Amino acid sequence: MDFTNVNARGLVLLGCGKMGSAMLAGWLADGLSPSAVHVIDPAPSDWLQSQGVALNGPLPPSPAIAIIAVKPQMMGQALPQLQSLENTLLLSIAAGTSIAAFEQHFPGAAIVRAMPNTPAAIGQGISAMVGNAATTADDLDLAEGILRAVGEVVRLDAEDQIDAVTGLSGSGPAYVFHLIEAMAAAGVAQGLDPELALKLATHTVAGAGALAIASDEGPAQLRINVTSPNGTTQAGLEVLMPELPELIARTVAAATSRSKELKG
Ligand SMILES: NC(=O)C1=CN([C@@H]2O[C@H](COP(=O)(O)OP(=O)(O)OC[C@H]3O[C@@H](n4cnc5c(N)ncnc54)[C@H](O)[C@@H]3O)[C@@H](O)[C@H]2O)C=CC1
Ligand SMILES: O=C(O)[C@@H]1CCC=N1
Repeated sequence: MDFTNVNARGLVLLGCGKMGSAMLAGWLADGLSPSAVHVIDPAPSDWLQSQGVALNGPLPPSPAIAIIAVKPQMMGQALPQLQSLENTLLLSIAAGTSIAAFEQHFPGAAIVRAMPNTPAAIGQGISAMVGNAATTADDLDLAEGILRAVGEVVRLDAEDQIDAVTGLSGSGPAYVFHLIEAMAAAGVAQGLDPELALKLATHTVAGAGALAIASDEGPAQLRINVTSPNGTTQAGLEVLMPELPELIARTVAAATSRSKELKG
């Protein structure tokens, strides 16, 4: 991302917890100048305090972009702190809070709603984004550039898709971490030492994910490629495949409906 304009005008980050700091780390590594960053957070972490960014100070009048990364439940308290901004693109990564809710607080403002995920901390996130009617092509490009600095970006046609995105890829890293935990425990149950089992499980998930991205073949074919007729994988999949799709469908559905409930 070319941060020249953002470095000149400034970037505001409202809320710098797990997700805000994951993204800030990515932007700083990608060329965002610490002196351009203004963070508002009542409980700044030690990491944040060591980054050389402005903390809880006065905001510039017209920063290029303000990223909203507080919990949806804190929104009512947090948003008034951005009221002085003019001509600033607002980019929210909060689950639940709708574009209409932001428009009530900031009438006429250009607003982009996005849903990233925590692998953004190592530049391997994926974010989905959608803008309101006031966003220009330049605004959308700026939001996409900011999100692309921490991973892949997809643009959505409509805001109502974001609940399903939240249930799939926003929350999804937690499902995969739990899969790693479960695979490691299963390896231990089969006699492996815990440290070795965790290493095997983690690298298997990471390697399979990387292969799925790099390969021209889809996941079904990649699965078939592992499965020798009447071999070990077939024996394992005969247990897994009747159960997993339904379980994952219920998991994503529960997270999607929670995202809808958080709407405000
Ligand atoms: N953690 C995740 O995997 C993802 C989180 N999100 C969204 O990102 C947002 C933040 O989530 P996390 O970083 O996980 O939460 P978090 O609790 O780690 O961070 C929230 C931060 O907001 C700060 N804060 C609280 N009140 C504030 C106020 N009045 N003004 C400014 N800052 C305030 C807190 O001190 C904290 O540092 C949420 O809306 C969540 O839906 C989106 C995608 C993934
Ligand atoms: O659990 C949550 O509500 C947030 C949104 C997506 C990931 N974490």
